[in-house]
Amino acid sequence: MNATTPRPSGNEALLTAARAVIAGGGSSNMRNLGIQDPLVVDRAMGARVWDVEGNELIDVNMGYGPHLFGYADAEVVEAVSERLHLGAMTGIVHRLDAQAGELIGALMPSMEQVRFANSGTEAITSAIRLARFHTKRTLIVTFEGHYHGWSDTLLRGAITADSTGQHGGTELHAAPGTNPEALWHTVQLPWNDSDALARFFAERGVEVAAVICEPICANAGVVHPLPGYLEQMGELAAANGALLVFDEVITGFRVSRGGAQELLGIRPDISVISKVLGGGFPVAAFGAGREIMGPLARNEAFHGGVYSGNHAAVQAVVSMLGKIQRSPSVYTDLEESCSHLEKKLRDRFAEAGRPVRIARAGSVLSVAVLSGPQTGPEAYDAATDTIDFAAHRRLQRHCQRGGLYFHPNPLEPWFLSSAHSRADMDRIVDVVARGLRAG
Ligand SMILES: CC1=C(O)/C(=C\N=C2/C=C(C(=O)O)C[C@@H](O)[C@@H]2O)C(COP(=O)(O)O)=CN1
Ligand SMILES: Cc1ncc(COP(=O)(O)O)c(C=O)c1O
Repeated sequence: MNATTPRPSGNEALLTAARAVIAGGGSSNMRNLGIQDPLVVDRAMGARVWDVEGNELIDVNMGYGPHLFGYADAEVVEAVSERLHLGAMTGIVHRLDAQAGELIGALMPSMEQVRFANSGTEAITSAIRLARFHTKRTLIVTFEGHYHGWSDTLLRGAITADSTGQHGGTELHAAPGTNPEALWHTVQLPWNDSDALARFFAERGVEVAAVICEPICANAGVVHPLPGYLEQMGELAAANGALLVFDEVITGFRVSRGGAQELLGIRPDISVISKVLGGGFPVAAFGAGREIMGPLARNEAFHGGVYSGNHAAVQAVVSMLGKIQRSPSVYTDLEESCSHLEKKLRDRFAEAGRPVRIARAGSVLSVAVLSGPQTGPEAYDAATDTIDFAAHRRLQRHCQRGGLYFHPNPLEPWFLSSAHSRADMDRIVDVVARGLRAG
């Protein structure tokens, strides 16, 4: 294709053109699932995306979670646009940096000091390295169903819905190409299993550098920690000289102003934040108390990144967190609108006689069509064992054609925003109900 070749136009043609030059079409495997109905976005605003054929869809995937106030929030966009005009990348400390760090510390007091990064994976990898530096140990405890990015350090196997929608992907011990030795230093425990956690720490606790989790698991559908579980995790970590790391890439500033650590009242040793932090601009951060961060301050431990903490990203942080500070009701409003949505969805599935797993943490909602009633305790494996991936994909396809977009993988949660009106919530329910009737 050259400059004179007529450009393709429709979803199908543009996706084909993208796939010709971008491996898989999109620059993330999670985006390249075999989605039966191609969707190529032209623009997004508020709670909506428009595809290249002019179709308008209410979006509840919302870019996987950064847009607490909806797409293209005017305040954030204007501030970052102005920063770009003022010079967004000097590699020199900027006057905004202190303001951004102070805002993070005000909302998440456990993060007395931070370092910015460009992605959650970068920040997680650096946080794990810092924990290993602090403890002089290497073993990392992770949990089934939790996702901490794609680095060799922590990319665990995943059970994925393959392109036919079948829950058939093998449990990969590690992604192909990962250095298998990297995983010798990680162990994966079942989530919400207090006995397994206690047994592991009794046997190998003194080897553990850090135990890392999503405090509210959101990458396997929403799976809350059972009462007392995180407290037990923190106590076992402390008793064994290990660090507790909360991966709040999703939950940070999402499930409450101070994230899951505020909502659950548990103070981790190290926290990682991203998504809402930047409101759609690529930025992440990891942080802890001054003692743990000290080796970075003294250049004894290493963390870098040409674009880490660039001025445009830090402006996005200052604008987003400033808006959050000025919008205390955003979380109570979202709780009210999303509990309304959850109830209506449960009613429609019940009326249709279709088993479903719906779980929610504030404005993060997971909906998974089941093949039968869910068995077992509130745990990741209990949830996935009964998910009907093919039926879920049929529902997703019908809804996408009906003007509602959610991810075809039922393990990916829905993210609502303050831009989703009550009318949008009712429309979401109507489209889902029609999809259920279609079978
Ligand atoms: C809890 C959590 C995450 O959810 C997370 C990234 N999440 C996602 C990544 C996606 C992608 O790579 O396309 C899309 C979703 O599967 C997921 O929300 C990451 C990695 O962040 P990043 O993708 O910015 O490197 C760390 N911790
Ligand atoms: C040659 C080279 N490769 C890789 C990197 C790392 O890039 P980043 O800092 O964006 O992670 C750098 C950064 O200076 C570099 O100069």
